[in-house]
Amino acid sequence: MHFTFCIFGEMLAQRAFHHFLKQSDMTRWESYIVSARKVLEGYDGKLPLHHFLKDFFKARPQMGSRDRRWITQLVYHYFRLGHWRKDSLPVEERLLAGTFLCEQTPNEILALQKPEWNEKVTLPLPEKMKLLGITEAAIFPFMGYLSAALDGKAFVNSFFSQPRLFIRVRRQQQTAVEKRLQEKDIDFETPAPGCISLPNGTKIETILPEKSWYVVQDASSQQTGNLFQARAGEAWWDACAASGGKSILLRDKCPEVNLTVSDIRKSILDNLQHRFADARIDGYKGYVIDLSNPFSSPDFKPLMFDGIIVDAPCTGAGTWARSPENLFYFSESQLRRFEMLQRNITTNVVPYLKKGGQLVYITCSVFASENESMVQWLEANTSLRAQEGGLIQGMGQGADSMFAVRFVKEG
Ligand SMILES: C[S@@+](CC[C@H](N)C(=O)[O-])C[C@H]1O[C@@H](n2cnc3c(N)ncnc32)[C@H](O)[C@@H]1O
Repeated sequence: MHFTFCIFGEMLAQRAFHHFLKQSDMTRWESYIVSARKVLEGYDGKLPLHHFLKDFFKARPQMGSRDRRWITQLVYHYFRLGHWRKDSLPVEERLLAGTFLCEQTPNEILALQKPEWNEKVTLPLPEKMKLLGITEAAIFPFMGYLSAALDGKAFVNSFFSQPRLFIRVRRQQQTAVEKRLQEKDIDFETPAPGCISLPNGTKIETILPEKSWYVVQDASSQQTGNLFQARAGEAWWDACAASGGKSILLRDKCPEVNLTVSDIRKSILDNLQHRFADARIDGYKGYVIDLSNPFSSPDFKPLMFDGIIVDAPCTGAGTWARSPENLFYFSESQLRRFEMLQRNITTNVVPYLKKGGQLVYITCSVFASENESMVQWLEANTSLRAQEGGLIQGMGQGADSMFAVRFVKEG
């Protein structure tokens, strides 16, 4: 009798415990969805999403790292669906559809909210899209604007996973860097000499404390450096330098190049100065210049350059797998705006290029108007003649896609 009571009591206790567990799980997952919704209600696409999320979590210190991770994932999943039923699908439904497409392993959130999807979460992406009735064209209704060489389907499919982290190893430290990565059991690949591909989210700054050994730079961005044909003693100008990624690459390829950098705001050049200090790059000149209009300044020297890099402001479409919020907020009107800016910036630097000098035009876009059509326009309207280069498709190796062409100024 006593035995039966014990068993029965234990069964009741167990049932109560499981009920409690289920309740608390429900609450936790539901609260993640509520928090993701709160992020989406406050976000308007103006700030990079990762900055907005940083501030959101800063204001909510009670959230642990697991909470932050899941809420972040959910919000990113939401944006990865791009323009598919953008204005008609309830937020919760979109969060779950995004989770189904982006996750590859069964997870608690789908188990609780959409168990029938959770069972199929391991299916390949095209099958999952078919199941939900989603097409590539619905996610990205701008296929007609893409560079002809781009594999549009692969491009859209790439939105559903976060690209990898790439570093470029500097100062002959390849062996030392690889040794550190092995010691920390990091699963890395070396797709090209000096280029290391790491799982996204790798805290590389804690693994490699010596900052001058490497720069974080996407594999496709590293590849643009193949077009910098600089020789010792030449004067080169990185006209849209930002934090100096291309300038560091140029100096690493040709340390004796005489370097000038410019960008539109002083704060950007301040940032570049810090990055150059970390990379031990010195002996350069920096100017704040708005290149959207013709400019002249008595201080700007040297007046003529052997090489100019125009890493132009652009839609950034080749990087949208990293920042899918930009895919979500993209509209065709941006194309015309960037096209005009790119034309103006490039034509305004050409007078500073020596005859026979080279100009490397770069974008991280995959739209023809910013890329191939821009090359045609520049050839028709300036003395620049395209020599080599084109689209760099990074999707196959979990990298960004870019476009880079080397021109020579006709003599
Ligand atoms: C694609 S980013 C350059 C990235 C950089 N070269 C690198 O490798 O890290 C484009 C840069 O162009 C600058 N820019 C935008 N409008 C400009 C203008 N009117 N004149 C000069 N620079 C401009 C932006 O501030 C931005 O830093």
